[in-house]
Amino acid sequence: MAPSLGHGGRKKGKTSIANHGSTASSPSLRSKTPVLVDDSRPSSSMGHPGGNVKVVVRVRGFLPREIERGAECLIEMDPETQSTRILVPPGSDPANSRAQSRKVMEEKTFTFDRSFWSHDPDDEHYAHQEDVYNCLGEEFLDHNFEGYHTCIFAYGQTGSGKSYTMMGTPNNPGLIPRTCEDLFERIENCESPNVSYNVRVSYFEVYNEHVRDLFQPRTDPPSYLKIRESPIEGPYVKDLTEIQVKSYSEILKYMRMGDSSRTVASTKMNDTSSRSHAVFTIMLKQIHHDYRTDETTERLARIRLVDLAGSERAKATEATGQRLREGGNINKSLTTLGRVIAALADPKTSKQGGRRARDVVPFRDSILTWLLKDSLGGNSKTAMIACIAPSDYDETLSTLRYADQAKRIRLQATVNQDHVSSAEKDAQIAEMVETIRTLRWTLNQQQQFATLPLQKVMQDQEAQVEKLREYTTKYESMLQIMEEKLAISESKVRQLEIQKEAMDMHLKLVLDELRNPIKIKPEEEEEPVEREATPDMVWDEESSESEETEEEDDPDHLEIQADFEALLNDLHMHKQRLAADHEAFAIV
Ligand SMILES: Nc1ncnc2c1ncn2[C@@H]1O[C@H](COP(=O)(O)OP(=O)(O)OP(=O)(O)O)[C@@H](O)[C@H]1O
Repeated sequence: MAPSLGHGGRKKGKTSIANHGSTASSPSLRSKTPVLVDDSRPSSSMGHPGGNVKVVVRVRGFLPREIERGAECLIEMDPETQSTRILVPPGSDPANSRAQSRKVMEEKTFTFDRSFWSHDPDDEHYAHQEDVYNCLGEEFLDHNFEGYHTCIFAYGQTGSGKSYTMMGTPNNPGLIPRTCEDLFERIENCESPNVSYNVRVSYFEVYNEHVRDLFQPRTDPPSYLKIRESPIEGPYVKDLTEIQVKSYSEILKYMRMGDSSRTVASTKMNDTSSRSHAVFTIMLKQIHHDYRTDETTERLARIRLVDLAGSERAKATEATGQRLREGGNINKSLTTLGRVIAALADPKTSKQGGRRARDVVPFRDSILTWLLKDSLGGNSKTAMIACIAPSDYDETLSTLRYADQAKRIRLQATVNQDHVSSAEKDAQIAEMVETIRTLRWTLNQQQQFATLPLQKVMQDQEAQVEKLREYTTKYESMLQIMEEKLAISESKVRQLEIQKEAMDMHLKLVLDELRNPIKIKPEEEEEPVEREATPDMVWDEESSESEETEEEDDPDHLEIQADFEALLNDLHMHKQRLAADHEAFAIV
């Protein structure tokens, strides 16, 4: 018999969903120094030694409509074993009538990396937003600073708490804003003078199998983006807006802006139901510059935070018309996601390895799975948050099975790190300047053909728009590289300033030492002997008066002085370069 579980189960829907302060029931996993993760060890996916995807489950509290219908909580979680059990619904619950009509209905227990009990705020094990972040978000941000790509996606039926977990509310921020805050806190607290950071952010949604940029205003007709594939990056969204952000408040502003642009509608199951899959991406670049070799090491991490649309039963949502069509598309992409997860979790697929194995995974069958290809089956550390409602047997069981399967997926994450010399960066810029010059020339040429037949003009216009896009993209890429060069210059100045300070300190100590030499007391006080002044002693006395002349002749001092002057010259030169860069790139 299964052990009795710690909390939950068969509780009538009488709890209010008031929010309490954090009980910190889940201790912070964050290490103070970056941890190197042992990749050979599966990430505690108990019972599935092959997988390393982290899978957690979170159950929410009752919503007013569930309290009204007197729903019972069918979920139990054990804080010791992190297992989640689903119970058979009572005969009286109309919402579970479909489940009851089935022949076999039984209790099931699943074990995950973590089971978050967010059902009853009065319970000592209640998992607040902060606890979810501490258990998952922090660890994943550690991986990002180590140079790994990561992806955290929330999955679950409509109204199960995905958006609440990922985005949260202004008073109870979720995983995305907490990740952003922690990210900038870590950057601001970085004391190393030779590291610079570049943070860029993008946000898109997949709605009815189309990709829409959430940083661009809505248009009528809507403007959708195309998907392309590059041999290095894999599938990506072409012309997606990427914005450089320098602070938490700035990223928060863009996050809110994108969020308000998301396709949301009211359904019977959720007043503000997300009708699209939303992908919030942060690109974190760490640039480490070695002043002595003038070599730059770049670490790039992609932080993907995905709030999927909820799976839904048309009957339960009572959807018709557009909502029904949306629901159909949502379910189609989630079914494909399920097939992708099943194929990846299949030991036969993973054992075959190599190209043939990847070919059988149906990534291309939906836009969502195609875009998440790398996060689901490639170079990424990935976590799934399975969100469940407390009283829907069928949907919850299906979510738990989905999550259970995801535990078996094995990903191969690698550190994304590159060494670039200063000369290579200059060569990149020179190449881009050339491309931009050619593009500008082509654009000028096209403008001169206004007298051609209409069809040709139309074709030319399309080509021109395409070229203009390419031109803008290239220009933006060049500015990005230049900004990185500027950051490296700033890092050089910082490093030189620190060296100068150390030199100053050293010089001061040398001077103090010369002015006040430490007198060593003889062991036994000898009788003072009256001696005649020897030429040496006369020289000694004189030397204290002409200390400065002597110091200047000391070879050590001369060396320090020379080093110091060279450093000052370098510092002056870099400051001048920096000022010139500021002017050239119009940076204020
Ligand atoms: N842990 C929680 N604590 C308090 N309220 C919650 C919690 N989880 C969800 N809720 C509430 O439940 C409702 C539904 O949650 P949410 O909108 O996040 O669901 P969803 O899974 O994103 O739904 P959809 O797929 O339809 O977009 C919201 O009113 C939300 O505030």
